[in-house]
This record gives sequence, structure tokens and C-alpha cells, in this order.
Amino acid sequence: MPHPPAVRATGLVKTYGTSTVVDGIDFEIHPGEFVGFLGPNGAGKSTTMRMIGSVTRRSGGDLAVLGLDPSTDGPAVRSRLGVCPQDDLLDIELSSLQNLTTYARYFGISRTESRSRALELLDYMSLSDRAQDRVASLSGGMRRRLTIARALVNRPDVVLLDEPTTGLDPQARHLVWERLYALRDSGTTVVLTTHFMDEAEQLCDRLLVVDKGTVVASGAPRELIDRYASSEVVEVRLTHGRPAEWAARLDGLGERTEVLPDRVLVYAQDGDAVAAALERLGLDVSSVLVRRSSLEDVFLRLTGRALVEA
Ligand SMILES: Nc1ncnc2c1ncn2[C@@H]1O[C@H](COP(=O)(O)OP(=O)(O)OP(=O)(O)O)[C@@H](O)[C@H]1O
Repeated sequence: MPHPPAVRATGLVKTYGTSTVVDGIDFEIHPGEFVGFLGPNGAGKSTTMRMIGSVTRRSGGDLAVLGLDPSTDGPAVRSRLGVCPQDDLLDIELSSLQNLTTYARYFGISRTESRSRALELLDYMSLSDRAQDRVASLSGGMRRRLTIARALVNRPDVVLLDEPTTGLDPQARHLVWERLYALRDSGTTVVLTTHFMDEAEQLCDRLLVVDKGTVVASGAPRELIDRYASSEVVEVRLTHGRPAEWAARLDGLGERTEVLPDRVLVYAQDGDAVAAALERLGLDVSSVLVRRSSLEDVFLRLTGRALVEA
């Protein structure tokens, strides 16, 4: 028999006063999946995570987490979830080890078991050498890894990671990613939010692309790119004139054109052929860049806006 979904939302709604921030979304997350909510700031990703985590009550629709209703079975839901919120919320006066053991004790785990799990998780997150150091002395990346370790202390069935790498430098980000790959390979069900398309593309089995409180598309990253964008895109910047004025001249060159304030994007299966045709047109072009289509292009196609505003 197939397993029931780890999370199932049907017509999920959250309103704050008169503003609707989650607007009737439907999704299912299956056991063992690594799913990402990808969307710009303010899309409603964190709010959705908080409803799953039983921190915020929904205003409408249905939500089942591990078969339980987070609004009525909050403590039972929370005991089976691991949560890594956007802010680390660590006790900076305590050591890394103490942060984990203290948290484990909240779940009623014995002192000996708490210590043993904490040491194991510090090792898993490559933090063993900082076990006795106060959190105040750790870098941002180390704190994030410690927060993820903390989320795993109760051996959760589902892990929620709200923007796990926001604010980290590239090196720290890659260290976090490395640990998230390990988590994915261990078969843990993970739900992550991000507005980084590279993070979404590299880590997630499946994405729910969200904008203004609704899911605008879902699927595996490559599947979404294949469905909504041609395989290549040519970014054309012009020496003078507004892109909108030039767009008509570029229209027939590819399968579709998209006009942004500072450039025109021409989508095509063969970007080099478009670039060659452009040259023959003799336009006053300042730069031409041919690249593979990305999730950014998917988002632009679906919403008419960039995922990360320049
Ligand atoms: N407690 C609250 N009261 C009122 N409005 C809220 C509250 N929490 C969130 N919002 C609003 O809901 C909208 C969605 O916020 P949310 O944090 O879910 O978005 P997000 O997609 O996670 O974006 P971010 O990446 O910035 O966290 C925003 O406009 C935000 O201002």
C-alpha cells in the first residue's frame, strides 16, 4: 500500500487582517521527498512553513501533517518535526553541545541519550571540534549547521528548513549544501524554502514555485525548465534605446522574447544560431550572452517578473 503523504494541503489559506498571504494552495509532500518552495520575498513561503510546523494557525482549507491536523494536534505534530527557522534562535551563551542537549531534553529525551545524539549530530554537521565553544564564537555558517543539527535531535519524520543558506557567504553555503545532500541521501523527508534558484535546482527533487500566495507551477527542476523555457536563452543588451523599442526587431529570432528593463531575452533551442542571426541584423548591441535556461526563466515566464529583483 502506498504511504500516506507526509504533508497534504488542500485549499490552504492564511490571512492577516484584510491581506491574504497564502491564497488557497494545494500540494502533497511524500515520505522521503526533498521538496522546495521557491519564490520571491513575501510570496508566503515562511507562512506556509509555519502552518505546517504548527506555529501559525491556518485561516482556511485543510492541512494534514503526518496524518495529523496541526491546529488541533500541535504538540504531536511538533514532536515529529525538525524545524530550522529563518533566524537561528540559538542560545549564544551556551556551547554548541549544550544547545543541542538542552533542546533534546525538551523532547523528554534522557540526559545520556541527549548527549550521545548531540555528539553524533555535531559530528554529522562537521562541528565536533567546536562542541565546547560558545555559540557566540561561531561563524554564521557554523550556526546554521548547528541549527540544522538541532532540528534533527528528535529524529524527526519531516524536516522544515526555512531559507537555510540566506545570509551566508558562498563557502559557508556550500558547506551547508554538502550536509543537506547527506540529509537527502539518508531518505529524510525535507521541505525547504528558498529564493535561490541554484539551491532549488541542485538540492530539490521537486519544486513548488510560489508567487503572491499561490503555487504557480510544480515539478522537478529540469522538468519545469523544459516545460516553461526553451533550452537556451540569449541575453541582449543594447548600446542605446529602451529594450521595449528593440524587442519587436528580435521577435522572430527565437521561440519567444521577454523584455526586461535593462535587456531583452530571446528564448531558443539553439542560442548560438540566434546570436549569429543577431549579428547579421547589425543592431547596435553592447553585449550578447548565450546561456542555458534556468529556474529564473521559468519564474519570469510564469509571473512576468524576475525571481530576485535586480
Ligand atoms: N504576523 C504577520 N502579520 C502580518 N503580516 C504578515 C505576518 N507574517 C507575514 N506577513 C506578511 O505575509 C506575506 C508573506 O510573508 P512570508 O514571510 O510568508 O513570505 P516569504 O515568501 O517567506 O518571504 P521571505 O523570503 O521574505 O520570508 C508578507 O507580505 C508578510 O509581510
